[in-house]
Amino acid sequence: MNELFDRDAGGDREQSAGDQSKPSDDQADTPAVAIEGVSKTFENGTDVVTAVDDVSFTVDSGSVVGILGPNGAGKTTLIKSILGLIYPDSGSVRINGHDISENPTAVYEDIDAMMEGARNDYWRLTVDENLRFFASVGGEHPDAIEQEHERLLRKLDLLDKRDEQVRNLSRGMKQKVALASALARDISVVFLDEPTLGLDIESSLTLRRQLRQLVDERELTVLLTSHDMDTIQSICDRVIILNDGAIVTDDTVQNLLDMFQTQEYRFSVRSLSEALAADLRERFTVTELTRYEDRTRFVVAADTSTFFELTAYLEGTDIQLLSVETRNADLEEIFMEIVE
Ligand SMILES: Nc1ncnc2c1ncn2[C@@H]1O[C@H](COP(=O)(O)OP(=O)(O)OP(=O)(O)O)[C@@H](O)[C@H]1O
Repeated sequence: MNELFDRDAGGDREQSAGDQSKPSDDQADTPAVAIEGVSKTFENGTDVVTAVDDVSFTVDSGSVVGILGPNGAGKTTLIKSILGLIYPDSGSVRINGHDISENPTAVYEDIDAMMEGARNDYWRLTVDENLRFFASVGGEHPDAIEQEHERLLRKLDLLDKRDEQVRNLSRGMKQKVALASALARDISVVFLDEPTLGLDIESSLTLRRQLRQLVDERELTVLLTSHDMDTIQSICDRVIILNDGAIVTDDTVQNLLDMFQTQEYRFSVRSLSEALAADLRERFTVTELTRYEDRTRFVVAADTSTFFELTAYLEGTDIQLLSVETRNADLEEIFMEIVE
């Protein structure tokens, strides 16, 4: 049940006469987002760049999907196509069953976006005024959803800032106001572009936690891009990885973590000379090695027998073993492995 916005209570969303694409009530399993064969090329002088190449996927209502990819992979072009900001050369985009090219009005009722780098809010307006403004632009009467705004601001710890001009707030707070503005009306799909960019660790953790709570409570469907894999890993249910305009991976975060599980061991030792470090690298798969004064930490990928071989090797030297921990691959490493 959507706690912040009770969609059933509004009842003022009527199907437009020309809307042939709207699902009937019994089609409750219509995906929130359905992308079918979307392609887009750009002409750069004499070059033709295929930014998005026959991309298809669906997103179930209430799930959070991270769209990842290296620079130039086609993320922005794909997202702009989903938001109706550019027309793809071919393929279709449907939001809650509405085709964006056939019925953009119905789509815009359901979707909003928080864009990175763009000024999402009016900095001279207060937090409250921004929420009211964005709700009105989306066709809602701000007085009618005053309580929802209050709840939203409370969830984001912004209630005591509601009468502050946005320009006077910290970066983390501005980011939250941008999020609140995107969620200031009763939408069901939201696109968030780099929602935690530029935040310090604590603000980023807080925003991630609050965002995930809001998503769950409002049953929002979220498409999200971020270069911060911790954000992706902690918020997303699923990731779609693009490379050269095409999907190279589409799976749940958990499956990816399980699938790429390599056993790695993090050793912390004392008295590892340069010569022994070189020898170690020669004999074993050392993936990281960092030194701090007399202490060295290194990570080795190894199966059980190699692990015992390594500990026997260390025992035969002057190296003092301080600790060994097992270490699991995180999403960042998995992402690098996939796109490389
Ligand atoms: N308006 C445009 N005109 C010409 N080429 C474009 C245009 N927009 C994007 N491209 C090209 O399409 C490809 C995909 O670009 P896009 O911006 O979608 O990638 P991205 O994954 O968002 O990259 P980044 O992470 O760097 O933002 C790139 O090769 C880019 O140069």
